[in-house]
Amino acid sequence: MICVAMLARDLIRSLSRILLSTFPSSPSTQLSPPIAMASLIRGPQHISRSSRQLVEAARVSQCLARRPASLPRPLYAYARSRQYATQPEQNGKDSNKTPAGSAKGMEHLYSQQSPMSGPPQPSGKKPDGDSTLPDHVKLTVQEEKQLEDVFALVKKGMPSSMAADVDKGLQRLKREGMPRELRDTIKECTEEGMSPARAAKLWRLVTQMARHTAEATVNEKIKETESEQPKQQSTADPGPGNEGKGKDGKKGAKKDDLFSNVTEIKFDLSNFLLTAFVAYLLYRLVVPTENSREITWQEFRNTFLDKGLVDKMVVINANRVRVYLHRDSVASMYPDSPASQPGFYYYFSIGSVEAFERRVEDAQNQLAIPTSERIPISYHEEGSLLNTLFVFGPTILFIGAIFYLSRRAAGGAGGGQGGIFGMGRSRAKKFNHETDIKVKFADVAGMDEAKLEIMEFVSFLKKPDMFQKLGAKIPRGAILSGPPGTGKTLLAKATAGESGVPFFSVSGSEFVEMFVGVGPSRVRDLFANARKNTPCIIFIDEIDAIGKSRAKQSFGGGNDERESTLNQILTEMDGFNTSEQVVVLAGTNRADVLDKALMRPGRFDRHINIDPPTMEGRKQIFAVHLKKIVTHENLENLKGRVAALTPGFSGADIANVVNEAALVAARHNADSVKLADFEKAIERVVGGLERRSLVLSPEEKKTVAYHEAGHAICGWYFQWADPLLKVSIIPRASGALGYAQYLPSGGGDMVLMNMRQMMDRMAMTLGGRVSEELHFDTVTTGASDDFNKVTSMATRMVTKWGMSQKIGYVYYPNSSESSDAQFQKPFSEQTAQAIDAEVRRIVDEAYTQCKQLLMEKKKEVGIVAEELLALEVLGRDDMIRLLGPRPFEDRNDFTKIFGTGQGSGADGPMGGAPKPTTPGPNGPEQGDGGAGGATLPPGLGRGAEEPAPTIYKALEDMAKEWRR
Ligand SMILES: Nc1ncnc2c1ncn2[C@@H]1O[C@H](COP(=O)(O)OP(=O)(O)OP(=O)(O)O)[C@@H](O)[C@H]1O
Repeated sequence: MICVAMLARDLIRSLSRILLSTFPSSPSTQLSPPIAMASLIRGPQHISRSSRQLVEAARVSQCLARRPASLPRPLYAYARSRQYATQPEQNGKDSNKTPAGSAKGMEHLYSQQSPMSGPPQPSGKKPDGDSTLPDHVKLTVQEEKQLEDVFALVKKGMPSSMAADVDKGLQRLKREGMPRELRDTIKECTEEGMSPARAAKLWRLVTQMARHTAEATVNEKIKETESEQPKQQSTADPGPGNEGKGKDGKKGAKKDDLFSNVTEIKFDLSNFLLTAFVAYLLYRLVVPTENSREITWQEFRNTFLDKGLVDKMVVINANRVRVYLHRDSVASMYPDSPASQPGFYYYFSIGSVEAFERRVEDAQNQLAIPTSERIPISYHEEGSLLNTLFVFGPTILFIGAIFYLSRRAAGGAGGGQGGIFGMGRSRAKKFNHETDIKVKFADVAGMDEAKLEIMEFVSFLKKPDMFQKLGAKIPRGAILSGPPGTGKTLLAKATAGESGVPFFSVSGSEFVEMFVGVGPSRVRDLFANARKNTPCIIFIDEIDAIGKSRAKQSFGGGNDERESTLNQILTEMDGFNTSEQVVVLAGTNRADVLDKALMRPGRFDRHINIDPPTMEGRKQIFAVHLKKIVTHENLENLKGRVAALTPGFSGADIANVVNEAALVAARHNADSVKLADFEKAIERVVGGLERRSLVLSPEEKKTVAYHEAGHAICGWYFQWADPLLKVSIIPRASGALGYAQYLPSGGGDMVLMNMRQMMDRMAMTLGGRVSEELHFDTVTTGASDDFNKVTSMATRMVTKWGMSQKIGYVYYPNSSESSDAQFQKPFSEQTAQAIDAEVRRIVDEAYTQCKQLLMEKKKEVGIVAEELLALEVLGRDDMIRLLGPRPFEDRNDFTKIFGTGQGSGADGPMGGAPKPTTPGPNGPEQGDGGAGGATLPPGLGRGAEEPAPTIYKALEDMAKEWRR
């Protein structure tokens, strides 16, 4: 840390020195270095003024440009002059006095080639016609040629004005030559390669050269203008600081004009300083060496020691000696030597410290230096800055990290709820009703009762007095429960949107962390925030993540953290006073597992159940989402059809279908979304993507076709079964090799089913396998899912719905319904056997019923199967064409939506396959009605198992085996 501070101080000094060297002759800028720099950095007007001064100052003191840039002062150096007998006379002020020459025998050290010499001074005499500047060398022909090539390349693509400037620059370079030092450095770089030190030097020299050129240009222009107005400028003094101050105020103003007419030099000093500072820092980081030169012991002795120029010596790392000289003395004795520059030093290597000490001792004895004035020698262990950084870097980082984290922790603690590192802060997102929440009740369709319930919360937040004046306590919160995607979050948002209050949304799982105590702390923080923002709504989604019944949790070890989070919620909800307008809404898919304490009045006192939408609800939801897409269909008709085709779909499913339909239409580059696109989208959502890449063998295809035809015929001829809408043998990504779709009676909203409907549905489900038995000499594995469904239905008939006289009117919960049933069957062994027998009997009855029908309709099965093989998909109208109208009357709304199949046009959007190939018994002309479509069989009322297509999954495995 100290090193860094010293380095910074060192840099500031160096930069200040550069600044001072820039403004030496202007009295107004003769500030002490830190003040000069600080004042420059502070005000932009200073900077611009300084830029002007910079140019003017340079004008009057050209010599400055020749001054080598100051070298940064080393970290340690402070030269204290010690005079010796051999020291030359001090003549700092007398610049006319000739500097002392080099020591006898040491002249070679100060020759042009010597490392101790600065650049040779120009003789001042130039051959006639030579316009080369002093200290500059003329370019060789070869160099000129190379430069021309480079400039030609640079000019390509440049605007012509810039190219002209570049040409001018080149001409000037040719005329005036380039600084000798620059050329030497370029030569060094070419011969010895580029190093950071050389790059820095190059940069300095080039900048210097650019500055000189700019100054020269300004001078030329000024001279030109002055020569045009010789009278006015005869007494002009172009020195900086004099402008506007002369006796004749107008003169200064004139000069200003003149100056602004000439050239505007944009020199951003603050940027320049900043860049220089950063570049210097980087440079020092990368190249931790100092500005130094190596000499031999003999050179040291003859040139410095014998002349009494040595101030002190520092032995570094026991192998090298750094020599500190009396700079003033060196400057007067060897004015050209770089050793007179601050920051520069010589060094020489030593074999051993003892030998070195002996040598110095001998030398000083020979020079008869008194003991009291002997040259001090110190010893120093030194690593490079980079090494130091490597050594201390990790420690500094570690300390920094601790500091940062403790600051954060302190910040959190300041908030009261922070806990360590802000862990305990609530992660709830706060939505602003004005900007973020745009949802209104109008956007939530198809849950009128739920909306009504929750409206009360809105009126509480809007007009609390209305309730309070009657002494009514306002409900504290409501739990919105229902299957996923039914719009619970949407409803909560709409409540916030309608009431126009802030809305804090958080998920239950966000309270749970691996750290103990974080959950309750977050709950506290959330409620504290809410209290600060009253009136407001807190919405905790998936509250079952923390609100599970504690009795259930404790089983198997429990979860203390979760429990204490729940306790904290209970406490916080109790903690509101009745006038605090904070409403807590919570969403869950599993209201049944929630802790009873949560549900008691005073906490979540309302329980709002949101079911999957009914047919009417689906229509309304479609209406909401259809607004967002472009369709030219008759909306009323479209809504009715798609709503009928999507029984059991949640609001989220519907939103997805509408979006899918738009995507399907976009794929065809259509300009509006059509009914057919919706059908495809529904099919895709239900059955998954078509898997046309799965090529079935002809036998497999035939089996699938007869299997599906069996289902289709049952659906067509059983009175209480669901009327068929579509049958397909195109494999699906879900694994189904084919499927039949039915329009569920009651449009999917049916809540009750009678025995007849149950039996017909079971028989229809077995239709696939029975058809295989009747048409092939062996059966396949493809019907296992059908059996699963049939068995499940039959079991429920026996154990839950009292549809078996033998078992009677009892209800046996299964293991998912009761934890007791997980370990112990709720019936005796005898009853179990009786249940098995009854289930078997019912399934057998369904089988017999199915077989009877399919034997009767064997020919029809064949017709449908062959047509299916040809077309792959058959719609309702195809069935009517092949089999004639269904012998039973369809429900009214069904007919309304899907037509009677009589003459409504084969091209209708819900029409099945476009071109029949196999004429049915009724001939191709008959029944080309515009009906068809797709939906799945319904569940058995609400909460019953999801209806599923006839999954033919197992067939796939079999097909694979065949292929092998
Ligand atoms: N009744 C509805 N009206 C309009 N859109 C709805 C409706 N229900 C659901 N949606 C659509 O479904 C999306 C998802 O709904 P939401 O997030 O509210 O479901 P959720 O019941 O909270 O689901 P989860 O239980 O999985 O959290 C909504 O953004 C909206 O587009």
